[in-house]
Amino acid sequence: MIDKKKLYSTAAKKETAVLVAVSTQKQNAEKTREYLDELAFLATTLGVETVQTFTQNLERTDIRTYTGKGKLEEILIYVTANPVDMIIYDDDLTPSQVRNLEAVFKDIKVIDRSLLILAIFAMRAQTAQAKLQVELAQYQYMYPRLTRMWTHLSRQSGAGVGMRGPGETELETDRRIVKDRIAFLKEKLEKVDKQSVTRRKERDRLVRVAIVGYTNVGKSTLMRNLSKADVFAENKLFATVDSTVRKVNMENIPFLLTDTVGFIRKLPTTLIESFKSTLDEVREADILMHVVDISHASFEEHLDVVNKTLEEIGAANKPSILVFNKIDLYKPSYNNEEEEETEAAPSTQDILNQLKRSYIAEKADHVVFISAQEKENIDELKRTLFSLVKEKHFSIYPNWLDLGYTPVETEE
Ligand SMILES: Nc1nc2c(ncn2[C@@H]2O[C@H](COP(=O)(O)OP(=O)(O)OP(=O)(O)O)[C@@H](O)[C@H]2O)c(=O)[nH]1
Ligand SMILES: [Mg+2]
Repeated sequence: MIDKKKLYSTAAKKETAVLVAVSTQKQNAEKTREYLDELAFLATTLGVETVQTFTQNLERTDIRTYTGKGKLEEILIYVTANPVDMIIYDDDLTPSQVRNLEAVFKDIKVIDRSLLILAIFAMRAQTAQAKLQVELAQYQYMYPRLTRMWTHLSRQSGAGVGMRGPGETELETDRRIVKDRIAFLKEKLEKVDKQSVTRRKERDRLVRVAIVGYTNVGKSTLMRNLSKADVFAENKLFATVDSTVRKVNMENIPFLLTDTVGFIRKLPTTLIESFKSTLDEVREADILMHVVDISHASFEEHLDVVNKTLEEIGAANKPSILVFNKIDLYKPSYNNEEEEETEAAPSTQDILNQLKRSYIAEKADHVVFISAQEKENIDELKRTLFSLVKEKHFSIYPNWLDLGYTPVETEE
């Protein structure tokens, strides 16, 4: 039997982890450090405490064991001497790497970034649709890696033995069960997806705005701000997994505002596939508000990751507003240290203006700096948003004022 809980319910008690990453020609040491910080944050989100990190410089990751032999020894010595529940690798492991590492680390769980993200999504999913999407993604991720699950399970005194059909090995039985489950989930999801397509169609006549961005940048906080909706926001990754839609009115023109799941680098592809219908909210939006956490050291990379993901799902090239959030925490860093000391050091405002110019030049339609939490500059954002909404709205309803709509009570 497949005991999904065994593999994924890491949230139940405080567990400890060591993190492992490799710097390569493509990924310098500084990037690796940032990725590890993010990986530790992902672990924290799941209630897992990071007790040690290991990094290694390699030309490329080792195809058998991810790190080289020496580093592997070093990790083994550490986890043998200290209480460690799991080893988390910053990149996805191949099925054979998993097999080899499990043979080395025995009872300690071997996990990779995707598995961690999948577990967080599983924990966060609220709606039936999101739950199905996550479960499907988990099984699809698991399928080629069944050896791992098998070794996990076979340690548990031969679980699954009774389930075997005549002549099947344990592995074949597991494969069959997982395959059946995938087919079942796909079918169920198709039905749910159909319902949400119908729902979306019904809403079609309103302009749709989607809030997109990297995880933890403040999308839900902004949503709450603009719509007065009670949306869950938390300083953890992937607080939002389900999309929330709210009807908002500005100057008697109603439109729909959607809060969406955050993006992250190295998002598991199985997740993108299964969240296809949730991401349809983004794909079918008329206008995007792309929120960026300007106080984050890697905000530029986050921006690129989001833009790439938008391209991947076919949602690039929509009218959009680039919203730099958390301006209250923003401390500009100076590339040139000398500059900082001279009197001519640019003011924060100068730097922001410069930033704005460069993004506008780079093809952003509109750039606004705000603090969603401190409610700074929200009016400017509202004005910018509303001008886009209005334009779109009147392209759908050229005679809006003549239609005799009774304005709905504004939430503004
Ligand atoms: N200082 C500061 N913190 C903010 C601001 N906006 C949001 N936050 C905080 O940032 C954290 C993440 O905010 P959320 O609104 O949950 O972010 P999100 O983008 O919806 O995150 P996910 O749903 O996890 O992708 C929370 O702790 C917020 O209180 C801001 O303008 N300034
Ligand atoms: Mg959120």
